[in-house]
Amino acid sequence: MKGLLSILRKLKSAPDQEVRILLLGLDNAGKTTLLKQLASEDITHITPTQVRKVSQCLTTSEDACHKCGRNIYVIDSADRKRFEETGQELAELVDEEKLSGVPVLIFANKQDLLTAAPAAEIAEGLNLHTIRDRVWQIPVLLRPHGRGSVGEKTVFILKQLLLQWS
Ligand SMILES: Nc1nc2c(ncn2[C@@H]2O[C@H](COP(=O)(O)OP(=O)(O)OP(=O)(O)O)[C@@H](O)[C@H]2O)c(=O)[nH]1
Ligand SMILES: [Mg+2]
Repeated sequence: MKGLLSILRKLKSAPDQEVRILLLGLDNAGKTTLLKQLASEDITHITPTQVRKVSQCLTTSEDACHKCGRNIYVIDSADRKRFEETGQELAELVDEEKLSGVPVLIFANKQDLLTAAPAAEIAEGLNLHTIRDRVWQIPVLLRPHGRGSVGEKTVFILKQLLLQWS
């Protein structure tokens, strides 16, 4: 965790400013794996988190997650059966008053799987065109960069965060 936070701090003009990222998404989307990858932690033994639709907050303080200024919405790019469901969850999320105006980065996870849908199909499957008042972006990792390439994924996400939120 220190790795990401120190990099993000360096990227901010105010070095002491807190950087908080909220990870959201359906169960099995890959939130815990992504969180651990961002924190440069071992991802060999990951078990399901015991709360459905869990949100996980990478934060330098114990403040509530809804104060996070950056949201990453994680989706399983290969689970087409749940595109509609996850799109509905996302739509509810952006309607959430507490998250009003907070940009959402949609992270198309599991792109290493051969069955992963491309960005255009994901956008359509999730009905992203209905989100009008919010910046959203779908970063898609190039195959075969996937679960194993922790460094690549971390750098990629950092670049996306910088592009969107600098
Ligand atoms: N192929 C592949 N598998 C992944 C990737 N990211 C996560 N997984 C796998 O997907 C499964 C779910 O990952 P988790 O990180 O537990 O997902 P989660 O969103 O935290 O799930 P819950 O805790 O149940 O909400 C695990 O078996 C991971 O190993 C990825 O990029 N590629
Ligand atoms: Mg989890």
